[in-house]
Amino acid sequence: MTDAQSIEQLRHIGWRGQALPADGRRLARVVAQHRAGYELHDGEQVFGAQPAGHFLKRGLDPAERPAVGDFVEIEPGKPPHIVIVQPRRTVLSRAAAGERYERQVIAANIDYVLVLTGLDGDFSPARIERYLSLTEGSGAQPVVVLSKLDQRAEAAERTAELRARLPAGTPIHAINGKDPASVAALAVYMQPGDSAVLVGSSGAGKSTLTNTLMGSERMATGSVRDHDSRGRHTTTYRALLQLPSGGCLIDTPGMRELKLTGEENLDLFADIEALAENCRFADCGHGSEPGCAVQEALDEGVLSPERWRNYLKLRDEREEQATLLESRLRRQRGGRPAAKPHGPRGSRERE
Ligand SMILES: Nc1nc2c(ncn2[C@@H]2O[C@H](COP(=O)(O)OP(=O)(O)OP(=O)(O)O)[C@@H](O)[C@H]2O)c(=O)[nH]1
Ligand SMILES: [Zn+2]
Repeated sequence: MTDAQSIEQLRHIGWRGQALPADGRRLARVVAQHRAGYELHDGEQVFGAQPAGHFLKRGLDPAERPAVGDFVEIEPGKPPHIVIVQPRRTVLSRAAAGERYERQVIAANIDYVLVLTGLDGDFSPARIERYLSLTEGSGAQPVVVLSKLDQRAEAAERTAELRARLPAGTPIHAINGKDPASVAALAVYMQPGDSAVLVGSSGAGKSTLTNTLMGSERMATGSVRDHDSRGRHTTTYRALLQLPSGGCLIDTPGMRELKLTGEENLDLFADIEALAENCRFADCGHGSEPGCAVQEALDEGVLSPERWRNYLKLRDEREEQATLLESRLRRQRGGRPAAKPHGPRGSRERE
C-alpha cells in the first residue's frame, strides 16, 4: 500500500465518493469474502483484511456486515481491519436459505446488471424477464445484451421481438462478443465510477465478452496467470476487473445463483396486472370466467400466451416464496402472525 490514495484510482474500482476518509484510514472495495476473512482491492492491489469486532456481534443484521462490492474504510495493521462500511448506492440481495429468514447481500454498489443471452439456441425471453425481475428494487439498471449477432440470420427478428415484449426503456444491445467495434456500444455502462456485473447461462458468451472488454490488458494478465500455479489467484483475478474504458466488472459466484425472493414487484408485468383489474370478478382466475379481460386480450392477440405463462410462473414462484418468507418471519417472532406480503383479494363482483 502506498501512502496517499488517489480519487482517480478509486474511480476505476467504482467509487463515486468525494472525500477520502480521515484519521489515517484508507478506502478499499470488498472483492471477495471467505470464511477466513475478506479480500479487498484499493485500486492498486488486492490484500486480505479482517472485520472489526463490532461486525461479529451476535444478532447483528447480516446485511450490515461488509459484502462483496462494498466500499469500506480500513485501519492499517497486520492484518488491516475493516471499521466502516460506506453507505450503499445499490444492493442486490436474495433471501438466504436456512432455518432463520435472512436477507443476504449478493453484491453492493452495482450500477449495471448486464443480462447476457445468445441469439442462438440460448435465446429465451422468459429467462431474460426472470433476470430483469431479480434486479427490480436493487437500484441497479438492467441492460439486455444479446450475443452472437454474427451467427444468426434471425437476429433482427429476435431483437425486435424482445423490444416489443420488454418494458419500454430497457436498453437492448445485440453484439458480436468477439468484435471490439461491436462491443464498444457497451462502454457507456463502464465509465469511471461505474460497476457492472455480467449474468447469463453457461455458453452465453460471458468470458468471450469479458475478454473483448478487457482488450489487450486482459490478454497480458491472462498469459501471466498461465505461468502461475493456477487456482490460487483465480478468485482475486476474476473478482474485480478494471476495464480500459475506466469502469469495472465484478464477477461474484453469488450472482449465478440468484433466485426470486418473494419480494419482487414484477413491475415488468404491470400491464398484465392492470389488465386483470378489468375482469368482471375481482377474484377472477382468468380461466373460463365470464368477462375475463385477460382471456379477451389473449383471444385478440394483444397479450402473447407465452408471456402470460411466464408471468403466471413467476407469480406462483413469488407467492410460494412469500409464504415461505412469512412462515420464517413468524417463527422468528415466536408464533405471532405476520402481515401477509400478498394477501388474498376479496371475492366480489366489481361495481
Ligand atoms: N460467433 C460468436 N461466437 C461467440 C460469441 N460469444 C461467444 N461465442 C462463442 O460461444 C462459446 C461460449 O462462449 P463463452 O464466452 O465461453 O461463454 P460463457 O458464458 O463464458 O460460458 P461459461 O464459462 O460456461 O459460463 C465460445 O465458443 C465462444 O467463442 C459471439 O458473439 N459470436
Ligand atoms: Zn380474468
